[in-house]
Amino acid sequence: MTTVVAQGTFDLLHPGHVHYLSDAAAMGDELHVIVARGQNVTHKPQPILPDRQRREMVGALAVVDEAHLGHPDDIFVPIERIDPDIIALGYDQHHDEEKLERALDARDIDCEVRRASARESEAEELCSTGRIVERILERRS
Ligand SMILES: Cc1cc2nc3c(=O)[nH]c(=O)nc-3n(C[C@H](O)[C@H](O)[C@H](O)COP(=O)(O)O)c2cc1C
Ligand SMILES: Nc1ncnc2c1ncn2[C@@H]1O[C@H](COP(=O)(O)OP(=O)(O)OP(=O)(O)O)[C@@H](O)[C@H]1O
Repeated sequence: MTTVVAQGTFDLLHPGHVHYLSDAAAMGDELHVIVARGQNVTHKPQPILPDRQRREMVGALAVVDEAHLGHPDDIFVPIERIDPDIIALGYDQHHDEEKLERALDARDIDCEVRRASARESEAEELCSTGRIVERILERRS
């Protein structure tokens, strides 16, 4: 039984999210997803949708076994509880794989870190929450 963890903001779901989570699910037998708390999303604009709504939508996807709302202060608390074999990072996520592996080692968490692949989008697709928001602002302003 191989348990995989994926994580992200997942604001305004799009096919890029489905691709990431399907890729992560294919790495093992059970996929758990940690949905970042809005207060911890500091590297880009705050999510539009509330924490619980994002968690509920991710949890409704067929490839996801369980969606968890992230811990407010310590990202390793949910990891220790889920005890995954693999953490699947998104293809463009800013996390440093080696730094994350060292932090896992320091906490005695035996877990491999992998990268999911990118989805090849068709020309008219909007596979980015930021681009969806920009399109809404263009069209509705
Ligand atoms: C292994 C791991 C565990 C995480 N756990 C949490 C968590 O418990 N709580 C949280 O708010 N964010 C958590 N995050 C998310 C990050 O804090 C960050 O907000 C997230 O990378 C945003 O993702 P995005 O830019 O892909 O949307 C975790 C990230 C990683 C890599
Ligand atoms: N087109 C895509 N192909 C593969 N993975 C994707 C794609 N778009 C998003 N993801 C992955 O989904 C995860 C969560 O994405 P996130 O919530 O950051 O959305 P986003 O649409 O990339 O946001 P933004 O455009 O605002 O940066 C990330 O790990 C990201 O790598």
